[in-house]
Amino acid sequence: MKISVIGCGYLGAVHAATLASMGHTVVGVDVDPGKVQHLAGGVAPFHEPGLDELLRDGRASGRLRFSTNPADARDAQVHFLCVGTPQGKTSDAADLTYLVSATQALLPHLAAGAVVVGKSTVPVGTVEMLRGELATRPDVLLGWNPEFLRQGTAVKDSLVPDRLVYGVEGGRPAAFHPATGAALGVTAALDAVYGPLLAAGIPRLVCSFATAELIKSAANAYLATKVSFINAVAGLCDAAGADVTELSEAMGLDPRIGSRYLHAGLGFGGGCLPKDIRSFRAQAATLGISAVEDWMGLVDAVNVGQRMRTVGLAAQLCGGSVAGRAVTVLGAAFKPDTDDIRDSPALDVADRLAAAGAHVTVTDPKAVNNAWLRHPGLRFESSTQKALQDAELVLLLTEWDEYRHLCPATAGQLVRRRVVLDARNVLDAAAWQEEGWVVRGLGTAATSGGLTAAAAR
Ligand SMILES: NC(=O)C1=CN([C@@H]2O[C@H](COP(=O)(O)OP(=O)(O)OC[C@H]3O[C@@H](n4cnc5c(N)ncnc54)[C@H](O)[C@@H]3O)[C@@H](O)[C@H]2O)C=CC1
Ligand SMILES: O=C(O)[C@H]1O[C@H](OP(=O)(O)OP(=O)(O)OC[C@H]2O[C@@H](n3ccc(=O)[nH]c3=O)[C@H](O)[C@@H]2O)[C@H](O)[C@@H](O)[C@@H]1O
Repeated sequence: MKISVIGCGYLGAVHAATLASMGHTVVGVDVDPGKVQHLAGGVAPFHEPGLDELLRDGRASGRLRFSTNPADARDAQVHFLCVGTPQGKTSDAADLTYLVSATQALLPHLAAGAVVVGKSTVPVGTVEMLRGELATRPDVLLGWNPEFLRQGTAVKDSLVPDRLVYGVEGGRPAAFHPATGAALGVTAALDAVYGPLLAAGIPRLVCSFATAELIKSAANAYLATKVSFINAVAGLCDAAGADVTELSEAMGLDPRIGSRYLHAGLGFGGGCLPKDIRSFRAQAATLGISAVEDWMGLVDAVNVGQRMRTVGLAAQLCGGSVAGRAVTVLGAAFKPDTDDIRDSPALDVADRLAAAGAHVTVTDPKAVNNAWLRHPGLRFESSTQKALQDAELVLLLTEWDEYRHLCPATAGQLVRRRVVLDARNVLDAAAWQEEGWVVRGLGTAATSGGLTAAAAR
């Protein structure tokens, strides 16, 4: 099939490349000429494992190209809208202006009977609003196909998703022929797009626009809830002298609970969960559902609280204040295996420590270039060894494998004080303590110890 992907960021670039790998002919359109140049050259403009290979394959096969001109999408039968829906500047609600302008730019180039399908994460009611934008083209079909991929595993998540969700006009009853059961309209078009995935047994759920919009928001809200729940319990563990890592392991072995998104620490960040729970909160407020509104407010507050708590613990480990202290931060990306620094908890903490007078050095395997542009008050170092040199306090804030497997003896030779705040609870505390380190986690008070001694140094 001929397909266009409008918006080629973390979501759209991966979507375009994986569709081409399934045999479709794909054009990716983006307003950012630099991004398009990279992608057209077969190089991902951001770090995403496996994407470069797919881009190169797509280029070599001639099935994948990129452009800044929406007119280049005119031959496509299906258009996927993948532009950003960031948090608005003055409220919690999502900013839909990119979606509206992308739709308007595409409108004059739509072929007769084309299918326009949104993948961006949007508040409930957005598809109805976009239908108004397409009012002059009753022949054009509209659908919503929310995306659930995670950065860092985006290629695999796209090729082997847990499920496909199609939001269609009239919902499930309108999606299939009443007599034959054959898929109709948008459902048939998306079945053709995702043929190889459906043949591999990936479940496909067809529902109304409103349900599709809410499925995506609710899924992210639930993941965020799980993380904030365990982080709230981590606070309880600290107060009670219990260990949240052991608690979480035991809870997670119950299949009704499951261990994923139950890892306590610095909390969630990134371009999605934080803005999506705020958008969900704003939607609930508009619809007058105070339970969801209050719930999301609490999930957000617990999450932001973990950052404050980390800053407070850093001060405690420095005897009450970080002012004048050399602090090394391991990690700048919002999570490992990405160079994305959008709402990065690590950089938020680093900024706060710098504002409190610490001399902060930040290192990261992939995100240093992105980070130094936006955080001029911090010092960046790409070598872990150089970053650790003469540190008085080390903070592990993004759990890259490289940091999980740091040798405590080697690191100990580099620093001035052997004190580490493991805000992702991933280090083998006993191994580090054996090398003379004071180790502090979040919610792991029972295994830390040595705090008073650390503060005194
Ligand atoms: N990043 C992720 O892992 C996932 C993101 N999503 C959702 O997908 C959407 C996009 O997210 P990201 O890819 O992370 O954002 P992004 O900011 O990386 O990419 C958005 C792209 O859209 C482009 N753009 C803006 N206006 C345009 C226009 N009029 N025409 C063409 N291109 C235009 C921008 O230049 C940018 O490259 C958001 O709604 C997000 O919530 C959903 C699932 C996963
Ligand atoms: O809508 C989106 O954009 C995407 O948002 C998340 O994906 P992503 O933001 O890439 O990252 P996750 O792996 O979900 O991690 C999010 C944050 O939660 C944190 N986290 C995750 C799990 C955990 O146990 N504890 C924890 O603190 C991570 O460090 C990270 O900062 C969802 O997992 C995807 O399904 C969704 O498609």
